[in-house]
Amino acid sequence: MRYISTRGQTAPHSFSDAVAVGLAPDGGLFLPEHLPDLSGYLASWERLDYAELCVEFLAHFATEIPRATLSDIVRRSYTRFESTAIAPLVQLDARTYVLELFHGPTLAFKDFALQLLGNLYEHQCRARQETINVLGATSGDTGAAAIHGLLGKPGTAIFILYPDGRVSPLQERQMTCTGADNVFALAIDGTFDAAQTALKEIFGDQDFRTRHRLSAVNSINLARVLAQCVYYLHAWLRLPQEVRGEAEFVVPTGNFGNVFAGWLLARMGVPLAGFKVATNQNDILHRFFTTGEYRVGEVQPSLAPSMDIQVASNFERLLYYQLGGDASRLRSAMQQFKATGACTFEGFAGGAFTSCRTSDAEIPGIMQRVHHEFGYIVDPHTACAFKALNPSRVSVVLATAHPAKFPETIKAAIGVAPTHPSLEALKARPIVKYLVPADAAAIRAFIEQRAI
Ligand SMILES: Cc1ncc(COP(=O)(O)O)c(C=O)c1O
Ligand SMILES: N[C@@H](CCOP(=O)(O)O)C(=O)O
Repeated sequence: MRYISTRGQTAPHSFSDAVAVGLAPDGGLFLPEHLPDLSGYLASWERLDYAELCVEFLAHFATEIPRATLSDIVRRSYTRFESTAIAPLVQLDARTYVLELFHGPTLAFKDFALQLLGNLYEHQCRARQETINVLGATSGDTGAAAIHGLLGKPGTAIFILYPDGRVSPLQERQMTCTGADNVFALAIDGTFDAAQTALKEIFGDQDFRTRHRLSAVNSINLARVLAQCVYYLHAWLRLPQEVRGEAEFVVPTGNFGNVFAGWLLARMGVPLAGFKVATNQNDILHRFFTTGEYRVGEVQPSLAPSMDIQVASNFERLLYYQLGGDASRLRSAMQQFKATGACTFEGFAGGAFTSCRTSDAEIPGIMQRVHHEFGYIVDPHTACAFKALNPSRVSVVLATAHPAKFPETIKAAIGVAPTHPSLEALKARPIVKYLVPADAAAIRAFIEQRAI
């Protein structure tokens, strides 16, 4: 399998090369040259455990990695999850399921892909006898998960940009209290969008990225999206047969990587019936799915800070498919968006997607309702997905973070502050962070000095 860029100006890459660079050299995002049809495999995958299923799925994409090696990489990636089910599907009532994606080492859904990506990087460093410098931007969870995916891996250094003061205190501690000397948490004076823009500018400097063997760890890296497809597949296979055809996956959304993974899987012949894009008050995607206009606004800090995002990276991948794979139309649309901050796509909205928006004023009430109705505690991001479940169909709500990551918000809503031992342990450790302006040149200079 080869990988092409959404912008059409990069030669096709192998899986390993696409993973190694992350962002395509032409500024686009990698996608498989063609999507496999998985419909014929589903019956034989019914009884596989999570890691087995992941190997079967990824074998369609990581075609140049020997099967035994892939299997070893995948198995090791899911050994640090607290639940033996890895991604338990919890039934709350006849029409409501929760797919719990927060049992990994950093208690957020990002662990599913970033434990795997850490092991893929390690495999590549060893196979190519090279070091790698990993760069990512985070609104809280990706950074922690990426750092913990790479912790202790020789030949790697990791640089994570995060908006200072706009992630939860415990998320910050997960990134800054590791004590590892190959981890650099850069607190920037700006929003997540500013960090992501600076990151893309740095990746646009071909000389710099090649010289430092820089790899992108955000969901702009296709390996992230492919690894996230697996939990949709796993959940769909665990739903009762009679509801599989109607279940809507309800997904708290920011950078559009999570819900895009589900949608991509559906294009591979897995009959997922629909997706609800659940935003917080930073609602560019909700506005798009209801009006067809994709227009950037001011980021408003919210109670669900990891979704405080306006420009959603993976929207470009969706657009590529919606434009029939026409890279030149995609380039024009992206140029227009960059120049004007808006683009309209008549007739695109809808399809498999519905959407909802949840304001900060609504989040505590939703947490109270879910706690009262089901005795279930949700974090503020997952709360956005519980806003208005469709009563006429089965919903599978993706729970993207452990409630213990946001104890203050939850305590204020339901009077209980959830805890987790791994987070409690962090409170005694010193914070090591570097204050850097939200400026590509300053970040580049920082990396220049510390890259391995
Ligand atoms: C807890 C949590 N929920 C939801 C999201 C949104 O996921 P995505 O960016 O893949 O849309 C994020 C981060 O983006 C997150 O950290
Ligand atoms: N919410 C994310 C933002 C980055 O998203 P990614 O999936 O593209 O890495 C975070 O927690 O950092």
